[in-house]
Amino acid sequence: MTAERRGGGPGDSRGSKSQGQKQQGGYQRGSQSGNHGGNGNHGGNQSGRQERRDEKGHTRNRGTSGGPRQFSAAAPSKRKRQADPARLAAFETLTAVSRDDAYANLVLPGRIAAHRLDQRDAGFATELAYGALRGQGLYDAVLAACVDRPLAQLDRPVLDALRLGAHQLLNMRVPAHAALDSTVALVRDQIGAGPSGFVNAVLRKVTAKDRDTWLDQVAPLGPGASASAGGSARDRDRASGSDTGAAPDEVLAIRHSHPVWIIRALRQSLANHGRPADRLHAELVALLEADNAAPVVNLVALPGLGDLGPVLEAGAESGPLAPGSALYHGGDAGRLPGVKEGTVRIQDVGSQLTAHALTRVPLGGGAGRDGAGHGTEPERWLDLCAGPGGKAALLAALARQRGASLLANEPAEHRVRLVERALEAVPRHPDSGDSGDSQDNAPSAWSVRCGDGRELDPEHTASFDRVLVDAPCTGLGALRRRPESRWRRQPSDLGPLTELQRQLLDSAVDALRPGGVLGYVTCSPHPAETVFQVQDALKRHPEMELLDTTSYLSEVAPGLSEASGASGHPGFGTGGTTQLWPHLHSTDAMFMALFRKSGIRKTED
Ligand SMILES: C[S@@+](CC[C@H](N)C(=O)[O-])C[C@H]1O[C@@H](n2cnc3c(N)ncnc32)[C@H](O)[C@@H]1O
Repeated sequence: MTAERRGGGPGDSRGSKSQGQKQQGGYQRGSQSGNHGGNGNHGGNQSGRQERRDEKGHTRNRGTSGGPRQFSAAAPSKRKRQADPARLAAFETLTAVSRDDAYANLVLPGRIAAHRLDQRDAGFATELAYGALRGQGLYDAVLAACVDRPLAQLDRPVLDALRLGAHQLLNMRVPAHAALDSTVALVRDQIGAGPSGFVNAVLRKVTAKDRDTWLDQVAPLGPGASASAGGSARDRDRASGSDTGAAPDEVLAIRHSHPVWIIRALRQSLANHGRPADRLHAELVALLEADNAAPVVNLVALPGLGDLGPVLEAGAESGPLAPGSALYHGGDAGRLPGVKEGTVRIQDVGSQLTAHALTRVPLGGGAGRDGAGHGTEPERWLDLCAGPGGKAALLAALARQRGASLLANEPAEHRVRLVERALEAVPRHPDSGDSGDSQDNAPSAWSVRCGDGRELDPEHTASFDRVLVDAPCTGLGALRRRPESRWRRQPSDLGPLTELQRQLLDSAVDALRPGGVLGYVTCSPHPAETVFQVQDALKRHPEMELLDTTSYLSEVAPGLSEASGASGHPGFGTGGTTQLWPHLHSTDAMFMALFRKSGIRKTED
């Protein structure tokens, strides 16, 4: 499991996106599909037959006509003893996260494979593991009300199992008896009989109240909010909040299972991007809810190499935002045509758009360029922070089509290997187009460098036409797909990360030719990593001009403006930068700023 552990350090803020997007379930509350009650495959019986136990705890087949068992009818010692495989896969994922500091999106696929889960069970295990991790803030508050000692004093596997149980009981369409019986069986099987009795007692207390009643107990809204809104707890919640003074951030933090500091950062970012005060809270709640929902799998066909036709035939639908993209709701996207070959890739649409936008901006005049930015030699592109290679693969395919070359740089060796694997699908020789002419003299479409982006080689100075800085960041824009990351990230991470971002930006500016274009991207909307970073970069580099990023992204994705209108705020950028949002665009909260370098040399300090 070592390879699945997180590497630590600021560079590993995001990791692989693909695995986290793979399994989609329909098991969340309100969902219309999926039914993992205790008497189906998740009743501890892989054949799907229903089962019950006699007074000695032995299983007897009772055929298909038996009604649902009630958990209250049997003592724990008389219920099933084996963990069902889907719940076991989810439990093993949670214990790897809590015990080994692992990434859920890297662990879970291995557990799904090890337990040979079919597509349906894999979807169930994914929703269970990811949902329990995302919802930890709320579930811990509820569990704390049911346990007579601090949760920190519980054995970690017991707490993991309680969280799995709480998620099933409070947020999934699993019947209470099935959630309780199966979780207790899991604990008995994996931890022991004593803890199973404890888990049984605690989860019974959880079942005594429904979700809304628990919310009102552990995170009550102020009387003003209740009186003003009425309706469901969610309606009242939307109408409450710091705008009215009714719900402090601590209450939102429990209700929406986000740390308080992240809630504050997200609110500040929305405000910085021009959200009017009277809509700010409602939009913040919509964003927090989007962070807690399972994302749809986003796919991209590498330009000139991938074919979305068979993917669409296999059930995907055309992506509304990005060219050559698709959305897939059907489970394991790894089995779709082209995905194994790497010509169709699983990639968030926000990431796709940033790569496209960078390549659309006209270059300015400068060395090797005429006044209109037309080159006399092939363009050179640099992806300064390339691992694991998602954007590099798309950029390399675009470079190949345009006779350009891409250098993909990454300092972490294991991530360099991921970059190389991502680039394998892109032939190194440039696209010969319709002419079929040999391109033997043309540069290789891509190459890879393993090294620190702050320490580029002297020959790289002022040598690139386009540089992407997809910077290491807190990843607060990808909370949907990195379910444990919100609990791991700390405000203290910001200092080292913003310093690294600053240095990488400086290095990128040095690497740019006069007239060259820089794309600064983060998968975080945190102001310190985004707009403040841009403002500081402009002060340090008078030779850099901030472009209208929104207009270039709109060129690539005309649907963005319409989607942004839902916020009641025209556009989706501020002061030349662009911020995408999960609740508006169904993308990660990607930030992008595009700059062009003038011919003026940077003044030395
Ligand atoms: C946000 S990820 C990049 C994601 C990538 N562009 C993609 O689309 O797959 C940031 C990357 O920056 C790398 N990194 C960390 N420190 C770096 C440094 N000093 N120089 C260059 N890259 C660095 C990390 O290892 C990580 O792979």
